[in-house]
Amino acid sequence: MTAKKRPKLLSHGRPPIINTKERERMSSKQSRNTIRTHHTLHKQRAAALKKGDKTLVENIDKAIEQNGGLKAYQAASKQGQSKTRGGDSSKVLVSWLREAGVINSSPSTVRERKRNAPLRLLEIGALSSENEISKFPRIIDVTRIDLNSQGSDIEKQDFMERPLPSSSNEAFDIISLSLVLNYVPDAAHRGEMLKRIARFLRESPERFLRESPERFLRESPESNATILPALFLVLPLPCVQNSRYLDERLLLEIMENLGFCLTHCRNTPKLCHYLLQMVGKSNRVKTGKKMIRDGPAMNNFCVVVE
Ligand SMILES: C[S@@+](CC[C@H](N)C(=O)[O-])C[C@H]1O[C@@H](n2cnc3c(N)ncnc32)[C@H](O)[C@@H]1O
Repeated sequence: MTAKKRPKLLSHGRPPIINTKERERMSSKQSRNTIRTHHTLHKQRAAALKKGDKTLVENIDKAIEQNGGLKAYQAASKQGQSKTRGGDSSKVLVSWLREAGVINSSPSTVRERKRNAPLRLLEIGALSSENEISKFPRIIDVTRIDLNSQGSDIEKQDFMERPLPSSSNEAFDIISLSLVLNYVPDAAHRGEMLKRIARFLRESPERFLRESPERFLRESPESNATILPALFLVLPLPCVQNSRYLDERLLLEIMENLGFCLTHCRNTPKLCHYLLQMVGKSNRVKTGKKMIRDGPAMNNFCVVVE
């Protein structure tokens, strides 16, 4: 008799383990459990909140704390970024920016002070300021935010409460949303997050070519920058490959409705990465929750745009 294939879980959105030492395997199992429990409790909390069940919300809050809270979740997520576990997802973004000629220099080995870089990137859900995308301070000025800051260069902020840019100087050329959308427990809130992203992106960086061509060309001489402004979106693979309510076609349709067009995509065994250029405005088409396929081991990940 053949063993039943285990279902893919959303919390499996992590690069594969390279180091096979028993100790590493144990800690990876623990971190997966912490991530999975945190996600499950947050989904239950969102449902209880919707029902207005205050007592249940309080009990779930206690359970979240007992699981170590956001701090333990971030520590577990950070393990997934370590070199022994496959590295950080921003490496994929850097490789695409290289391909497009936006980045053309080697990564900085020393930590440089913030420079007057031509491009601005907002990293939502930042766990570290030492990931790959942070190594090009002459070209990309990275602003990092997270619900719980783990360093002085990461601002503690909920993206959904970040004030809208008041000028294009405050807007961004790239927004990184890596393993954050799946953190949001409510499908309609995920849609709101994607809608809000567009309001933080500034028009084409060609503006820089007009305003300061020498500097832009000096820092990035080959650049055509035609893939910007863009959203770098990373999700656990099961969100699009194993959900009853979402597949890649629907995700890209939602993004198109919001004014984005896919320029790059790459799947690794556990993650899917997308680079989506903002090419226009939202057409205001709504997307509800609709079952598109079914199976016993499928998850219910969904994005609703209202
Ligand atoms: C799984 S971690 C992902 C970290 C990292 N980006 C990566 O790719 O490994 C998700 C992070 O997103 C943060 N986060 C979730 N919703 C957020 C929001 N609305 N605003 C800012 N940060 C958020 C959480 O606090 C958490 O640290």
